[in-house]
Amino acid sequence: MLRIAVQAKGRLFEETMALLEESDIKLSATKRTLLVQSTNFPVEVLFLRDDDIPQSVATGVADLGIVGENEFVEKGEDAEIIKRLGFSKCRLSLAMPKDIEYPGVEWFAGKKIATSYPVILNKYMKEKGVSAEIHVITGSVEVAPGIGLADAIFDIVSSGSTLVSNRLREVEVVMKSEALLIANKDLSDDKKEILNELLFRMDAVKTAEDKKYVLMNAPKETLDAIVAVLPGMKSPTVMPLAQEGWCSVHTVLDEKCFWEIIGKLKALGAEGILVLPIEKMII
Ligand SMILES: Nc1ncnc2c1ncn2[C@@H]1O[C@H](COP(=O)(O)OP(=O)(O)OP(=O)(O)O)[C@@H](O)[C@H]1O
Ligand SMILES: O=P(O)(O)OC[C@H]1O[C@H](OP(=O)(O)OP(=O)(O)O)[C@H](O)[C@@H]1O
Ligand SMILES: [Mg+2]
Repeated sequence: MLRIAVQAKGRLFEETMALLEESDIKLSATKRTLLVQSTNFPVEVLFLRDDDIPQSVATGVADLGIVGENEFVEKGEDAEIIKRLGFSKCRLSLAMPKDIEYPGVEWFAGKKIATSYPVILNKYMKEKGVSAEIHVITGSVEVAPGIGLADAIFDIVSSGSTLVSNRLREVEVVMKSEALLIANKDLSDDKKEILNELLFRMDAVKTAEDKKYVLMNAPKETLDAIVAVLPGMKSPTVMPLAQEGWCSVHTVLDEKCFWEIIGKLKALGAEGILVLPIEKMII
């Protein structure tokens, strides 16, 4: 049995649960229970505050954890990063009142900076050779300058709208962050085997995420040109249609180059293009 520590509620919760569900890990209950067993896979899920996840994994209370990189780095606990999960993407930035001119990082010298990430901020300031007063608060960091609690802040930024609504301006990006899968460094062989199966499933979900299954009707005279436009596949599936001179082409397309390729396919006479999501992809 492998125990995974995940955030009980907050910014990581929904995508963490979606990843487990898409990996076909069914849970008997998820509400108001701290420890929930899977009904179809040898894992149990421990619901914690994200602050406590790095330590629970480092000490072996949990075998795995899903936590923001910012929190993992801040806590400095000894656990292994197994996989970058690509969700809850954000950055840790320094921000200051938007109406004041910003000459460079030396502006922060002697200033009071409110943050929930003192370790990361302290390290950055040392590297820059700037000495500032770090004021630790656990939430609502962005309001600190407006109420005279600090001159500036160091906090999570994603869309930037919280900064804007507090009349702040992002001036230095200190680190980028995303959700991480972390593991205890001393997993038994049995646990490693379960982890490998879990990774196999997660990879199949992740690989499928930015791919689409595309079907189209293609005129036979442009078929070679259509096949040449389709990238990265060994060969698309080509099947004859009942209508003379036409065939059906099935392939997998990367979402990134999707619109560009669809445009070329249409120009080559492809019709009836169907685009379907892919649930899992094993390559
Ligand atoms: N606006 C955002 N956009 C994207 N990711 C975010 C955003 N805010 C936070 N995150 C990421 O999600 C993690 C959890 O954020 P959340 O705000 O839920 O934490 P919290 O309030 O400390 O929760 P907890 O109650 O578990 O301690 C952060 O550490 C960060 O990695
Ligand atoms: O750049 P933005 O898109 O505005 O996101 C940044 C905000 O998101 C997070 O807070 P959250 O909304 O999770 O609330 P919290 O302070 O209660 O954690 C974070 O602490 C920032 O305040
Ligand atoms: Mg927290």
